[in-house]
Amino acid sequence: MVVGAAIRRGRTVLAQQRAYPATAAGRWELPGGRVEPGESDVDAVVRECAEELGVGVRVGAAVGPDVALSERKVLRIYRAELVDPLAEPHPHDHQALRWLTAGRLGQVDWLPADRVLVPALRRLLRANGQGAADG
Ligand SMILES: Nc1nc2c([nH]c(=O)n2[C@H]2C[C@H](O)[C@@H](COP(=O)(O)OP(=O)(O)OP(=O)(O)O)O2)c(=O)[nH]1
Repeated sequence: MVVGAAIRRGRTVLAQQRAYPATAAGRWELPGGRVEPGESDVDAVVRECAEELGVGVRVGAAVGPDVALSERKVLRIYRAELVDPLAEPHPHDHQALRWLTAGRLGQVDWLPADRVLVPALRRLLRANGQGAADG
């Protein structure tokens, strides 16, 4: 299982640009990574956001469908918000970060699995409420 975070701030969601491997470098994804043995999905989302971005997140419900990455690997995205709304995430092992509005979601060169999730991300941004626990 690979988990990712749709971290919402206002009307935007955070995307990051991969630096490696060569086949994925330059393409965009949501913060996240593999769930380690003994970890829950939520634990993994929190850990990956701390490692990759240096921020604390509160994790809510799953967003959109599970997307198959391979025969045995699935990507599942959870809605999230910054614990400290004023915290600035930094890309620790990515090339760049971008806070994307609903209108910009379609303009990014996503990894293929993430592209499937764009409509769900758009709905998330257009829904009322700000919190990870809302709707
Ligand atoms: N984190 C993340 N990985 C994604 C997304 N979309 C997508 O296809 N992937 C793929 C890329 C990788 O094959 C795999 C997760 O890789 P990763 O490099 O983020 O995970 P990790 O930190 O646990 O990996 P590792 O360094 O331990 O190998 O899932 C996404 O939105 N977020």
